[in-house]
Amino acid sequence: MNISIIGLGGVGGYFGFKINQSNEKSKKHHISFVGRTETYRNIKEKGLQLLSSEHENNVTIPNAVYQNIAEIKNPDLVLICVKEYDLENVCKQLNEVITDDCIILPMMNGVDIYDRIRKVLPNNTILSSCVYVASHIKQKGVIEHKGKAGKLIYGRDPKHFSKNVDWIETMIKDSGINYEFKDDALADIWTKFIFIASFGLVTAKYNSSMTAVCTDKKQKQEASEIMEEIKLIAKKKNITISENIINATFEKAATFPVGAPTSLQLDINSEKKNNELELFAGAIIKYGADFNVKCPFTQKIYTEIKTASSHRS
Ligand SMILES: NC(=O)C1=CN([C@@H]2O[C@H](COP(=O)(O)OP(=O)(O)OC[C@H]3O[C@@H](n4cnc5c(N)ncnc54)[C@H](OP(=O)(O)O)[C@@H]3O)[C@@H](O)[C@H]2O)C=CC1
Ligand SMILES: CC(C)(CO)C(=O)C(=O)O
Repeated sequence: MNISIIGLGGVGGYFGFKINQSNEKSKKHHISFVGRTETYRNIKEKGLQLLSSEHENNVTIPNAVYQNIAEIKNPDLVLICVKEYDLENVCKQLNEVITDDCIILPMMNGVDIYDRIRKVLPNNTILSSCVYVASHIKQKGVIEHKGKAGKLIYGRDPKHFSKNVDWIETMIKDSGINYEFKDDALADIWTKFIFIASFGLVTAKYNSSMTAVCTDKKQKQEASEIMEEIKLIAKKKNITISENIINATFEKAATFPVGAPTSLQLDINSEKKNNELELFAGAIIKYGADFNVKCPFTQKIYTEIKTASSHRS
């Protein structure tokens, strides 16, 4: 099969590394990486590097490295591993090179990813997912992973429920990725959203860490208030979320390495041009308005982060 991985950052670099390194041995598939500018140049020259205690050999070389999505040929599967602000651009470019048979597996945070891809790619099978992994770009083409093994939870597309995706599960399993495949992954995606939206926003506001949100009384309170608001929205959308979700989320966060950051915090506090504030706070506020759920705590932190960012720039 032809598999393309678009975006070799924290997530694409971690999961893409595993898929490609196992395929280097089995040679079952043709795998291409699509990276921009410096990422493209570095991977083309030296391969993709993953600094992780999980791999002794920390370099992997794909069958092809492309600089542009337009260069991908007849893909059977595309992994989209970009930040949300690049999603529509990627999908529009993909629309030019894929057929309706191509399967899309987005590996991103957020609860509106399926709908956003669906708008641009009306006929493709989209396997919604969520991922847990502490991995970030150290240098372009070099990814650093810390803590426990990353995890992927993905599910069938309700619009193409019977599509044969067995070969994708075999590929993921063969890669040694910790994964779960479900008929419906929606509740898992919302569970992850409750975690990352609350922890992302609070760590971004205080430039703190997941550990600080678990231990500092004020930060813990703010994260809990955001989680309560998302819980109410999930209920209105008939998503089955565990009643114990807030405690369970703090327990999950405590399993990350001491001092671990969130991707939103890193992006906001390094003053990157773009960040995923809209994916988290923007989406909660929008769903709140749509479903008549008041979200004053999310609104407050959204304004605080925006104001602080505008003062910095
Ligand atoms: N990192 C983490 O620990 C986790 C992140 N997530 C989520 O996963 C998603 C991906 O995050 P993450 O991997 O951290 O993001 P990164 O910013 O680390 O990586 C995204 C990569 O995509 C590249 N990219 C964007 N557009 C294109 C394009 N058109 N062609 C080729 N490459 C492109 C970017 O290139 P360039 O470098 O040139 O900008 C960048 O290297 C996000 O939604 C995030 O919230 C989920 C769990 C954990
Ligand atoms: C908190 C974490 C690392 C969990 O996977 C994450 O999703 C992010 O930083 O975006």
